[in-house]
Amino acid sequence: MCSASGACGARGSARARRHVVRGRAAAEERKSAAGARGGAQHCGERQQRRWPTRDRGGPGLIREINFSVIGQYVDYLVEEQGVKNIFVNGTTGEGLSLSVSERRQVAEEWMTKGRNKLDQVVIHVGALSLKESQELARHAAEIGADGIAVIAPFFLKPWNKDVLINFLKEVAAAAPALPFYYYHIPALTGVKIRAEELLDGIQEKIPTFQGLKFSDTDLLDFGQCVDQNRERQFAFLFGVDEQLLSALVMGATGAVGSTYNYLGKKTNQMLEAFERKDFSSALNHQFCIQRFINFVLKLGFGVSQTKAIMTLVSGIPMGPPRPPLQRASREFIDEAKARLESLDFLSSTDLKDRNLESCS
Ligand SMILES: CC(=O)N[C@@H]([C@@H](O)[C@H](O)[C@H](O)CO)[C@@H](O)CC(=O)C(=O)O
Repeated sequence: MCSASGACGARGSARARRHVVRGRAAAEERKSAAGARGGAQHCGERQQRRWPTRDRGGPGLIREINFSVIGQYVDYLVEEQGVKNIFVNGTTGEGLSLSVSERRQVAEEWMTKGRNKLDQVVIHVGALSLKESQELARHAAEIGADGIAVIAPFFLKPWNKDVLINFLKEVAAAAPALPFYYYHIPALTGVKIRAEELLDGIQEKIPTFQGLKFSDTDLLDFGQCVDQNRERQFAFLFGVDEQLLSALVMGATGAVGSTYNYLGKKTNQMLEAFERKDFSSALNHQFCIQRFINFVLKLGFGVSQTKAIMTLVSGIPMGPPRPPLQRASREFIDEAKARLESLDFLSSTDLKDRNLESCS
């Protein structure tokens, strides 16, 4: 994730210094089985809010992408959260739950709506099928993306580093002018090849290799990635939001994460404090963010819950996730809302006066 200014980079080249902040790829709307065809319908948790709907036909469980909110969301991220770099079609954006055609459309919409507003748009093009991944990589180049990222294929898995690199190399070659990022997220892919091992000699195999999006809690692996590549101008984008400060100390050059969609401003404050070496203030910001994440993790926190919180904080209807995920429960939303208010992450004048835990 990235601060708007790009001033929060700790090291590396100008390119590496730019922080990529993730934004959700697209909000989806639910095509409700009960919804009136062609008519307006409420399909969100908050009935008082008007949700944009569109009747596209098809079975009741299919949730179609609501492209119409992407432009609004770009403005929200830039103006309200100070987030100007976007990671499209990743985990939070449910990229792997979308068809290739949908992924192309989502990427195009972010590129179009982000023009002259966003600094960088990196598109995740990982897929189980190498051909699909290459198609998405070529498409990303055609539409002028700033980079592509790829996860390890996770069904028929690469069993060692060389096999994984060969796969990544084929995808990267389909977009030879685009910076390439490896998206390391072993808990979800099940591919446990250490990032440190993967990075060893990677530029000889993938000349466009630009950096690593590291979504894992193994700070030994992360630290060694940085330490062993000090001479290279790689970007090290950290993806565990609750541990970002530790990763900054180790040399992270940026961050990509789900919470930056609604805590981007707060995180930028932490990055700025870190940059000016005000470590006590940076730690306070990190602890504050941790209080919220720790709370929601205990309730059960994932992509569905992230979407509900994004809706709550931004006021922009993100809709429910696509099956097999299910919408966040009413109880979760109520508890998360109360916690956001108590931490002053969500303004509520009623609560502010008696707020003992405020992080502001
Ligand atoms: C597994 C997962 O979803 N991890 C998130 C984190 O931001 C995570 O939600 C956060 O650290 C809370 O644990 C990101 O790494 C995912 C991400 O960047 C993406 O949406 O591509």
